[in-house]
This record gives sequence, C-alpha cells and structure tokens, in this order.
Amino acid sequence: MSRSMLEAIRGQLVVSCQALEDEPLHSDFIMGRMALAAKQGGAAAIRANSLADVRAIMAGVELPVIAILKRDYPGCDVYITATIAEVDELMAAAPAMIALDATAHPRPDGVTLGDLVRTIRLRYPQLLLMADIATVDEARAAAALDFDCIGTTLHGYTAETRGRTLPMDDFAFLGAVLAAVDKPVIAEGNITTPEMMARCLRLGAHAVVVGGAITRPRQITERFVAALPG
Ligand SMILES: CC(=O)N[C@H](C=O)[C@@H](O)[C@H](O)[C@H](O)COP(=O)(O)O
Repeated sequence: MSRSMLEAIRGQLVVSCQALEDEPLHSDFIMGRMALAAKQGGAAAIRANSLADVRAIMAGVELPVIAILKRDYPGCDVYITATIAEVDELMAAAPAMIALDATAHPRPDGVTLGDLVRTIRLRYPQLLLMADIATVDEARAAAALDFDCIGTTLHGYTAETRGRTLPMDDFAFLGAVLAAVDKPVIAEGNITTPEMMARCLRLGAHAVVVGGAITRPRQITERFVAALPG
C-alpha cells in the first residue's frame, strides 16, 4: 500500500471495527465480517485494533487499514500504540497506516513522541502515520513531526479534555485544529450520524472515522433505549 492511501480516503468514510475483550463482539472473525459489511456499504478504509483483527480484516477485505494496538500500561495514560513494540507487532500484518497516541502524556517507556516517530520512519519507510491527539497544542506538535495526518480521536478522552466531545459547539474543536495545522485532519470520535459526518467534511476534514455508531450494537441499542418515551 502506498502513500496514495491518503488520497483514496479523501472526502470518504472510514469505519472503525473494534471490540475489546470486555465487549460482546470481541472476535477477529466478527471484526472481519464487520469490515466486509463496511466495504459493501461503501467505506473507503477500516480502522482496527490488534494484530489478530488487522490480519483477519486484511485477509478478507480489500481496503486499506489504519491499525492501532491498544495496550494498557499500569500508571500510564497512553494506550493507543504506545511504544515501538506495538508498532513492530502490527507490522507483521503490514497495514497501510498506523495511528499512535500523539498526546503530550508521557509514554510507558519514556521515549518521546519525536524519537518514536523517527525510529518508525527509519524502520518502516513506507508506513503512513496518523497522530491521535486531544488538544490543539498536541495537533500543532504532531504537525511539526513527521506525521502524515492528524486525528481528533482522543479529544474528550484525556484529563485535559474530559467532558468534551468532538461534535460539541458545531465541531468547534475540529475547526480549531483545521486552523492550526496544514496537514490532513481526520475527524474521529463520537460522530454518530451521517449529517455529523457530512458537517465534518464540509468544515474541511480530510476524512471521517465512524466507529460505535456503525459497529458497536450495544452502543446503538443504548441510544435507542435512551429515547424510549415514558
Ligand atoms: C478514545 C478511543 O480509545 N477511541 C478508539 C480509537 O480507536 C475507539 O474506541 C473509537 O471507537 C474510535 O476512535 C471511533 O470513535 P467512535 O466509536 O466514537 O466513532
């Protein structure tokens, strides 16, 4: 997969197919089928967690994959592709792109984000890199490093941004990131309707990642149940 993957997802929908160990759909087989359904529905790429899921998806679906590896390190806030060990693990499947936590939080091995990116560039020159950020400062810092694109993934999920969500105030955070950086910005996080997706693209997002609203039936059910009258 070449750098043209970024071109392939321009103005398109990326579907995140993820189910962690504690979720009912946790299974590489099921994630592979979710990804196939997403492809048949018109998705341009898939975002997926873990080597097993990425492998299953790449084996059955001809779409580029944005791979991540979520791993909890005790006492550490960084859990999305935290170290070179997770990158090496994912590269056994050779996905087109890997997303890394690109917040200002310390990484479990003490390596700086800049050094991690430099190591990855030397080891895997063809790999595209996405920076998962939570704040505008983090977006700026990531843009100054050798990332190919920036994702709003972690806005609302760090101590500094807790209580916020991406759609708040007509996607004001997305607008601020777009104004602050000159790299492709991928809108991701709590985009739950087709209208929200379209709004992000009109605001200037390069592509939109939708996860739970498409691939997490428990979350979808909860939304319906919350709307029950009486
Ligand atoms: C914060 C975090 O760990 N986000 C993860 C990142 O890959 C996934 O759990 C999300 O499902 C994904 O970002 C898509 O977002 P949403 O499911 O809200 O459409």
